[in-house]
Amino acid sequence: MAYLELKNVSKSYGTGKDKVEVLKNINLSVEEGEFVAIVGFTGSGKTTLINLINGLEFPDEGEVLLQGKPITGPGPDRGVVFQNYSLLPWLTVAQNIKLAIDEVYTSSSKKEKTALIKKYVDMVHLSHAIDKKPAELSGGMRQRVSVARALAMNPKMLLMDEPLSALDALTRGTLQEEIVNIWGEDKKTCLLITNDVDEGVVMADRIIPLKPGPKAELGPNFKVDLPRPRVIAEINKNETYKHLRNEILEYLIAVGASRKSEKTTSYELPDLKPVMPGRVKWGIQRRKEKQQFF
Ligand SMILES: Nc1ncnc2c1ncn2[C@@H]1O[C@H](COP(=O)(O)OP(=O)(O)OP(=O)(O)O)[C@@H](O)[C@H]1O
Repeated sequence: MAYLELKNVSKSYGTGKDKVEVLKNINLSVEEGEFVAIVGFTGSGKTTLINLINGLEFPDEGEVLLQGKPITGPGPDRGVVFQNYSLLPWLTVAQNIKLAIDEVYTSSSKKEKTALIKKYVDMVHLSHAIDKKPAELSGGMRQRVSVARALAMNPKMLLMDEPLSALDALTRGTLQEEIVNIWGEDKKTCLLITNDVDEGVVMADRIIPLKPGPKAELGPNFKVDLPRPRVIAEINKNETYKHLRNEILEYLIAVGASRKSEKTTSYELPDLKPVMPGRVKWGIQRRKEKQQFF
């Protein structure tokens, strides 16, 4: 049985003429311990997909199953790392992480909780900043706290919604490596949402493109057959890597272009009524009226 399964999932927002059909017929299966990356276009529904798995949203059609059971809401079995860190600004690094620990380790002593905080702060190399508040940290450091907080709940699955997109290339590379190391050591199941093909190739076992919306669907699976650890500086010269990233990029460009051409060629026609023979006269008459008027 797959660890996570989405079966024919469709999701829309709004009703009537304001209805936006975001996802259509999504089928996804993630095995336990697997690292899957969903690569998609801006606004295609990536966050919606993560929210369906996190239990913040529910499908209109289809099912989202975790270990065979429908997801009924958020739970400590799924840790989420958001794009915008979402830390509480008035709390220190340790206190932000403690919130997650309090949630899960309800019967642990104060001493045990302090040890857990230290463990996760060390894991993301932030021991020197443990008593600092978010405003005193750089973007990369804040994102590290966010990763530590998600890990502190000891979730079986880590859901990451473009966690590194706001960071500079260097910090991004370091954090990519750290997340992959943690995934390797802790044997979590990981789902990464990204708009960066290279990030997906460096981190994941499998990449699945999300086609542009509305009614976005998942594309084919691209298996990443590259040995780990994957060091960016070395991998750049690897022929398999170059071939794979180009294949995915070409696929994304092709689906992007075909969606664009669909948009430009499909005109929404006004609600025209057929012209009956008698009404032609009305047209002529009206032109005359106009001439007289101007
Ligand atoms: N709660 C909501 N109510 C109405 N529409 C929504 C809601 N959430 C998302 N949408 C719409 O659904 C579509 C997909 O949004 P979503 O945030 O899932 O995409 P995304 O791929 O994560 O976007 P981005 O790349 O910009 O982060 C967008 O058109 C968005 O405006």
